[in-house]
Amino acid sequence: MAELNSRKDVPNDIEGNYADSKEQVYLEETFYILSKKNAVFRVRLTSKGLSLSKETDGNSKEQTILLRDIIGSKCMRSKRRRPGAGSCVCSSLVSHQLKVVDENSGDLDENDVSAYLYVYAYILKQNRRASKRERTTITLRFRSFDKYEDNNKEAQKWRTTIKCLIAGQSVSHMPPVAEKKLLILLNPKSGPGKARELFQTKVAPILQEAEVPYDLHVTKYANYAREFVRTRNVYAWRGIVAVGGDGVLFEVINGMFERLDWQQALAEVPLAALPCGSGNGLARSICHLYNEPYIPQNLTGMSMALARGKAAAMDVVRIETKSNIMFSFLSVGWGLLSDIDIESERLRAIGGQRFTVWAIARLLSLRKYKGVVSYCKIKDISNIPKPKQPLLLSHSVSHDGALDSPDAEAFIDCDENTDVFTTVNGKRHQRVDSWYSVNSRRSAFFSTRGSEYHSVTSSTSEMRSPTHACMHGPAPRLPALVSQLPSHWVHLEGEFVMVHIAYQSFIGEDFLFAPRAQLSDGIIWMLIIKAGISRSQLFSFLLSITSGGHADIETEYIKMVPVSAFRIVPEGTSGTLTVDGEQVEYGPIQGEIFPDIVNLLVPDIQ
Ligand SMILES: Nc1ncnc2c1ncn2[C@@H]1O[C@H](COP(=O)(O)OP(=O)(O)OP(=O)(O)O)[C@@H](O)[C@H]1O
Repeated sequence: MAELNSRKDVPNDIEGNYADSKEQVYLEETFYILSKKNAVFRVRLTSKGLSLSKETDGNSKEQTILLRDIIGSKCMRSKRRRPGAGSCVCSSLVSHQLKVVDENSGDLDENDVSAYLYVYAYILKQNRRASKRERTTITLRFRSFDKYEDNNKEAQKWRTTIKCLIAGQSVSHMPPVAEKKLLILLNPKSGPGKARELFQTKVAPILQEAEVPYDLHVTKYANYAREFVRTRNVYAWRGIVAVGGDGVLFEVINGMFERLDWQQALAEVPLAALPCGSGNGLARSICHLYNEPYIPQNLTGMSMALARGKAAAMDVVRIETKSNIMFSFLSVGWGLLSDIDIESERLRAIGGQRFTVWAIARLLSLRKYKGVVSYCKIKDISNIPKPKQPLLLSHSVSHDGALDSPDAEAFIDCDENTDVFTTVNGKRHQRVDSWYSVNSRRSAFFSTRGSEYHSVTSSTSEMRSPTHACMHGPAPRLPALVSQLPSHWVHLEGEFVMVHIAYQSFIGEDFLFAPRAQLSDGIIWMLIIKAGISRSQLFSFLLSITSGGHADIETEYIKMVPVSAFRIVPEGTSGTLTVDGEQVEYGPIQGEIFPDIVNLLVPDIQ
């Protein structure tokens, strides 16, 4: 990180100038670094981001931190030094340590009238093999005026403009109006049971930097999240975030459909998934579609999506079984994959690996299921985009559990570091008191100001007396489960190894099931594998699901069909049927897709 000192020799312009036809310049100022007298740094805040241009002896080098990678900024003041510390010239030369505190802290250094603006960004670093996000802090030191108040006014102007740009609002001298909080529903039992810890260490700090307040509720039992969204005033929140696996999001979505005002609630309150479970198909699919690196247990990209608040529509499938109606966002399974999903529950402690281990076991003792599979085929899918290659996994070097704190960061002179403006990451620093408001710093959950953590014992009596749950949602167009299907439907009768149906590209972290699937395209992808397939053919087919290579395979036994509705009528009473990875009653099941029903918080690719 470099500290850039302001020099007031170019005009600021809050209304915005045009640097070129595409880029609007909102603020511009020249800074310098104490140790580098012959270099100036022209810093511009534009519609594209923060442009930092270093000019030395007629040469200039420019770097732009894209707006979509910036999540927030904060104004700080210099921290009072301990008596004796740093008071002699040598010590200040030896250590270029910046100590800053909140402006309302009692620990201010009255001798330094500078205002410091910290800009927080998570920059996408891409190379040929992988991509990852690295945390970067840019410090701008405003010290043109001899009073702190005036310098702070300048810094605040930049902060307000950054806030407006992030929020996608027109730039003004006023910060965007106070946002509602996010509602976080966290399943402590999801996956290997690390959701709480992951939220504290990976998500809360990003929400803190982005100044996004939240209410955190830890689920106490299965269906807690469902009852919660059904019975509460969901309009009080700016979005509802399911922290866990696909199961907890399934609860949230179905809780929304159990509301009489389901249509308004789903239109006005976007939902989000933070992947901490063992099945994180939707979060994986979102990252795939938005070119966001998906790194298990690194929640940076999806946390940024929460902070930025951009929403996109998603289809849902209305599922009917003999005694239930539910809304599904991911998949329906019958046979092999569902067996693996459910039976591998006993290996929950090993996380996502449980699927691979159990798949091998189940392939050795292959089962067959008898029944009738019917579908309504979509004839023309030529207008959907070509499939994308999944980004390779990578490991982020930064943000690995503890954030760099301003107090702990040292300046890096431009001579010593080619990436002159960025913080050197990979070092773990302890959080410091000054980073948090007095109220929140003792919280184990790093709540932002105004955020609340609700323990599992709170308000459970309210939850235990739910009103009668009744599924609403769009009216079905399919005939009842026992009635005859339209004549143009295709029917397959016989023995099957599996039928797996999905509407998202990934059905698990490593299963690129439907490479062409979009969040909102009105298409259900139906994979049918008939009995008779050899073990080796099946094995290589399942292996190819990891890369999506299976999707174009069509043989006597394997078929992948785009459909708008389906029905499965299994024979007999024993077998596994799953909806979004959760087991449902065994028997006839049918589903039809309803486009654009749910709004989801997704990465911002503006
Ligand atoms: N506090 C809780 N105690 C027990 N079960 C819970 C609790 N909260 C939620 N559940 C249930 O746990 C199930 C699995 O949750 P979730 O999807 O979050 O984790 P997961 O391990 O990834 O599961 P899956 O692999 O099935 O997606 C859900 O069906 C949900 O109803």
